[in-house]
Amino acid sequence: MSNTLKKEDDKMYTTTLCFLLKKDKILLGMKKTGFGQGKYNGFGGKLKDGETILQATVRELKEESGIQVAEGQLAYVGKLDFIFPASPQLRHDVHIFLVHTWQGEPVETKEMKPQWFSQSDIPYNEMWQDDIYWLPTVLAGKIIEGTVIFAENNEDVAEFKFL
Ligand SMILES: Nc1nc2c([nH]c(=O)n2[C@H]2C[C@H](O)[C@@H](COP(=O)(O)OP(=O)(O)OP(=O)(O)O)O2)c(=O)[nH]1
Repeated sequence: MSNTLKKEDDKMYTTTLCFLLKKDKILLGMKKTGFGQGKYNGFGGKLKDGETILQATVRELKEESGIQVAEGQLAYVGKLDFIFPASPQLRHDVHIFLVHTWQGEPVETKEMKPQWFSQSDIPYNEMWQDDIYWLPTVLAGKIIEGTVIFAENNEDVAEFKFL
């Protein structure tokens, strides 16, 4: 029995997330479908079988915003582990990137509606609740690694730790 549970716990999946920056602005998208629907976020999603993290980051950005980047235009800024004690199967990690140069203009897609925000006016109250703990640090130029433990409702942050 405990072996079965262990196997389930091991099924953590991997996702990507990237933020475009232009002068003092940050591009966020209002997520229209799927996990995080109704929240502003950067662009990203799950790795497909056989994909590297960089390949998935490039593909998800293109699918969700129409923006094309080369892997060399992705600046790695950190990794977070999301733990949902009430729903262990939701556990996943996210690899985060900043993008300063790219090809094309953001367009609305079936998944995301893109919008530029001033970095001093990021709508944290319409984002994942953990973002305010780490996004300012990322935007200040630091590389982060951390763990987010969500509360029973899978929404509120019970604990945030930088490793
Ligand atoms: N800023 C932020 N992003 C998060 C949090 N949790 C979380 O999964 N994300 C990101 C990682 C991914 O970019 C995205 C979820 O990806 P997903 O693959 O589950 O989304 P999806 O339902 O659209 O599925 P798909 O596009 O891969 O098919 O949300 C969070 O707490 N804060």
